[in-house]
Amino acid sequence: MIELTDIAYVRSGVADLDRAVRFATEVVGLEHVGSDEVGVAHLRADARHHCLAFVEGASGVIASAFTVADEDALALAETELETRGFHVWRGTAEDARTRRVGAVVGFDDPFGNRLELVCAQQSLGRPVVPGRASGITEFGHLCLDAPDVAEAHRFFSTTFNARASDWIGDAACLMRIDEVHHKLAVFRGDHPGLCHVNFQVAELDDVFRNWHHLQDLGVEIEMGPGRHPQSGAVFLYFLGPEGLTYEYSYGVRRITDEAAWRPRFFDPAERGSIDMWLGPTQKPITQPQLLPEGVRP
Ligand SMILES: CC(C)c1ccc(C(=O)O)c(O)c1O
Ligand SMILES: [Fe+2]
Repeated sequence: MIELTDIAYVRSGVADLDRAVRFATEVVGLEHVGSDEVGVAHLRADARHHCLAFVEGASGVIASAFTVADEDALALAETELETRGFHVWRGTAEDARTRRVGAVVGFDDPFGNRLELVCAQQSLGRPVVPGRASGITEFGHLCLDAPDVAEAHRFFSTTFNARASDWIGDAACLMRIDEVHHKLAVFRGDHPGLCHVNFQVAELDDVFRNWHHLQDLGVEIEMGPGRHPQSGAVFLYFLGPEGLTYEYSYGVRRITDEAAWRPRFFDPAERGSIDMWLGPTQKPITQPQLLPEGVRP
C-alpha cells in the first residue's frame, strides 16, 4: 500500500490565465507566487510553494497531487502502481521543477482522474502575502468526481492509506490520510473531474465576512453558509472562473483516536445530511396561529 503523507497541489488548465489569477488572489485571497515561467501561475495558501497551479490552455483540471515521504517511497509507489496495472508517467527534471517538487510521477485513477505523486514539495519560509485578507490558513482538501463512490473508496483505501471517515450515501465519501477528518473526498459525478478545492480559514467570522464580500462582488455562491455534520466545519462554496469551485471552511474535526473512530453513514436524501443547519421542514412561523396577537409577518 502506498503511504500518502499529504495533499500537494491541484493543476488546472485555464483559457484566461490573468482572469483566473486575479480571481484567485483578489477574490479568494491566495498569493500569486511570482516566477519567470510563462503560461503557468502558482497560487499559495500556506507554507507549500503553491497548492494551486493554473496552466494556460484548455479549461479543466489537469492533475491532483499528493505527497509521499521521499524519493525511495516515490520509486516504490511507481513500481506498486505498475504492478497493479497502471501506466505510470515519470516526470522529467523540468516537470519536477515547474511543480516545485523533488520528483513526480503521474497516472490515471480507474475513473480517469489524473493523479500525481510527488516528493520533496518545496516550502517557502516567508509569510504568505494574501491577495485579500480572506483568512485562509491552509489548503484543506480536494474533492474529486467519480461515477462510483464506493469503487473510488475501494481504490483509494486499497492502493493508498486513505480511510473512510464518513459517507454520504453513494454520493460522497470523505477520506483521511492523517488526523484531519478528510483531505480527500470523492463526490459522485458522471465524469472524472475536480468537484472543489477547499481552503481552511482562521476564524468562523471569516466564513461570514467572505460570504458578504463575495455577494458584494456578485460571485456565485453555490452552497452555504452551512455546517457539514461530517467534519463539523462551517462551509461556503462559490464558483470561480472556468468552473472551478472553491470552498472556505472553518472548524474541520481532527480524528485523534484512530482506533475508536467509526465512519457514519448519512443519507443524502435527508435534510441536514450535508448542511446540519437545515432542520426538518418546519412550518413557516408566518402561520397566524403561531404569531402572538397583533404581530404581523
Ligand atoms: C458535499 C461535499 C462532498 C462535502 C461534504 C462534507 C464536507 C465536510 O464534512 O467538511 C465537505 O468538505 C464536503 O465538501
Ligand atoms: Fe469540501
